[in-house]
Amino acid sequence: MTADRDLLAAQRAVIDALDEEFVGLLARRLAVVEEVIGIKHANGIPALLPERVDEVIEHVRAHARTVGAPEDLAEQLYREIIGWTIRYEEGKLRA
Ligand SMILES: C=C(O[C@@H]1C=C(C(=O)O)C=C[C@H]1O)C(=O)O
Repeated sequence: MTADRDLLAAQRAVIDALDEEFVGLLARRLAVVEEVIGIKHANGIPALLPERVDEVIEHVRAHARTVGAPEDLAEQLYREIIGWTIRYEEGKLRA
């Protein structure tokens, strides 16, 4: 039981470290989105570009297949991330 408890704590530490990487990548992604917003603002391009949304979803689904991650989970997460990003962009483009 003590060994299992130690193993559980060790695996949770791995999960925590992976989550930190994941959130760090979100921050890096958002920094790129800030650049995209600048380009859109300068050229009158709207926040929501449905064809690009489809392309991103297809790309993450294909990558999930390649690395053995659940495709549906990848799509769900990215629909959430993209939805948040579009609202964020709309707020910035309106300001
Ligand atoms: C970031 C962009 O804007 C929106 C957000 C997207 C995203 O988070 O990947 C994709 C499509 C856009 O509607 C973009 O046009 O590239």
